[in-house]
Amino acid sequence: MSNPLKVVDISQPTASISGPLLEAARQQGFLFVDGHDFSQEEVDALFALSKRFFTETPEDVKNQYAIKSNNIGYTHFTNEQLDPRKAWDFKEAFNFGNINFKTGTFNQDDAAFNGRARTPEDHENAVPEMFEAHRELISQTSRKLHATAMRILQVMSQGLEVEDPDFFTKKHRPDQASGCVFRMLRYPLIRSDAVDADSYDATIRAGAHTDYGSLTLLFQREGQQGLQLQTGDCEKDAQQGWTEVPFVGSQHKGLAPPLVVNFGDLLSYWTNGVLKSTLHRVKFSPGETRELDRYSIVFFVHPEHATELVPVPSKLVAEHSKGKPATTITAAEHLQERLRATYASEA
Ligand SMILES: O=C(O)CCC(=O)C(=O)O
Ligand SMILES: [Fe+2]
Repeated sequence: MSNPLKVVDISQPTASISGPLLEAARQQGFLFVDGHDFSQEEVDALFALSKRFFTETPEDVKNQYAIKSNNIGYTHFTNEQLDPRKAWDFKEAFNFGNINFKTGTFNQDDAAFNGRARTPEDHENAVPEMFEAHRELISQTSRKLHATAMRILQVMSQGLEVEDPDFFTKKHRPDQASGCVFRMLRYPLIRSDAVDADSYDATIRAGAHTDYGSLTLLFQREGQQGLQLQTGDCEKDAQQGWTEVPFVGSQHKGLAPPLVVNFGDLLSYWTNGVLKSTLHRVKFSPGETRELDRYSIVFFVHPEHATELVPVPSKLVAEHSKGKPATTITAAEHLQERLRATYASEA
């Protein structure tokens, strides 16, 4: 399959990649990022852990860690509905959150993470045994993903000619409370009979949605494609409106495949729409080119909770903003609004 997305190698000098990165972010809102520092071995270990957790943990044990209003924990097959007009998504996931990217501590107690006194609404955010045994791998991966995201944001600042090149990274400090989530996902190939077969399109694994945060970094595996981004008019042509994200390998020997990177609502909002938050979904059908469950490993990047979403100080953004009203919500308010619409019920 040919690749419709740009590949940007972040190990190259910033000046040579800021243009292509900005162009991808404005036009498609999606790109591949190569030249990260994840080895194939490391990413294989993560996928192996994810597979073991999802396939070897009994359902009742998984449900002891059911996702909470803070977006941390296990989501079972019918708990999440990314496209509210469509059926429930057919997938399962585990979200790690409340992460300090300086120390690598994750799933911190809500009160501790936010540096305040405990309230009855706070959660302890326990970690399942299988993940407890691999704390170091999860910590290390989260920290590296955060650092990679910061590199991308720095290149993006340069592309946007933001007056302060550290504008974005200053609002994503590694040890400050934010909505960043590290997520393991599994989309099984065969649908469960427990779901009413007439009420959904059986090939849609995650309904069409945009991501909420600043940007999203994703690892996928060869032969398990299915992610699609909207590139055309789906109202006119439901099939042709979608473009597949193919599997591509790294140009660097021994490195994991490029990360699929997309920009979220928050960065789009922050730049008054200069950067695109593109609608995407997961769709695959048995018997096509894919014969396997899809596993993905995703990192959702969010700015610090208190960040006010006022337009980024860039000439490009200012030109784009003319006549548009200024907005004053914070990153935390924006996130809460989106989470409320996504989950069926709070655990
Ligand atoms: O697993 C994938 O490929 C997509 C995941 C995704 O879009 C999401 O969880 O927001
Ligand atoms: Fe997404």
